[in-house]
Amino acid sequence: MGIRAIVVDTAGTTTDLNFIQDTLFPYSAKRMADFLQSQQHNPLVDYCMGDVRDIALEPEADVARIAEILCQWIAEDRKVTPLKTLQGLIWKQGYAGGEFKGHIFPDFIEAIKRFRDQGLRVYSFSSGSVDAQKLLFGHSDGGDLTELFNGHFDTRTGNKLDKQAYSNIVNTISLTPRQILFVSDVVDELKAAEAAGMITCQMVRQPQQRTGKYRIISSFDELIVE
Ligand SMILES: CSCCC(=O)C(=O)COP(=O)(O)O
Ligand SMILES: [Mg+2]
Repeated sequence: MGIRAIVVDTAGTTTDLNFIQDTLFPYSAKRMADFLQSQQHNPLVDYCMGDVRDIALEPEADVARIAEILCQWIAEDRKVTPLKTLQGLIWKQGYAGGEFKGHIFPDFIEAIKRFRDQGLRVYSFSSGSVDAQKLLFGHSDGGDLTELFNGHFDTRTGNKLDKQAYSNIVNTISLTPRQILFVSDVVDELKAAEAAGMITCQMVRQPQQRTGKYRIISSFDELIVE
């Protein structure tokens, strides 16, 4: 049986890496300390701060120290769940205030409509939280795309470099791995997805991108699923 679902990475695949690195990450870093200070009694924020203390092995860290740790993690591009959850909450304010729109490559906007017209299911899998993904696609420069998705996966499904994350997606969407096509710009993510049995395809949007043995496309225009 052929492909029934497409799982897309976001940063570098549906979305320009520069938007993530030059707009979203700095926005969250700049507001992290004030956000934690003002929202520390919000149960979700409090829970995330507890997670940060655990991961950083700093049980006594106060709000200011936690903000410092999180900004360090942003600089290192750490894909840690509490950071990703908090970033999503901060970005929500930026989208709501019209400070930026989510960048989505036009070829993906065309393609997702085509895929859905074909009866294919489409999911995203990002290290950004599910809420952050919904914000990105919901406030995109091409309008609200959320209705076109069948679902989203984030670090709670697993680390994108681990085979288990992809096996968890397979189990969740109840297809066989060979019915699922995973598209990402990162070779090590493709390797993990392949180990779980998925069909893979690399998006190469940058000239100096590391490539592997995977089928390469430079735009979703090239991805025709029969
Ligand atoms: C969903 S927008 C924020 C993306 C993000 O936080 C990130 O770390 C990018 O990771 P990806 O797995 O989409 O490459
Ligand atoms: Mg990526």
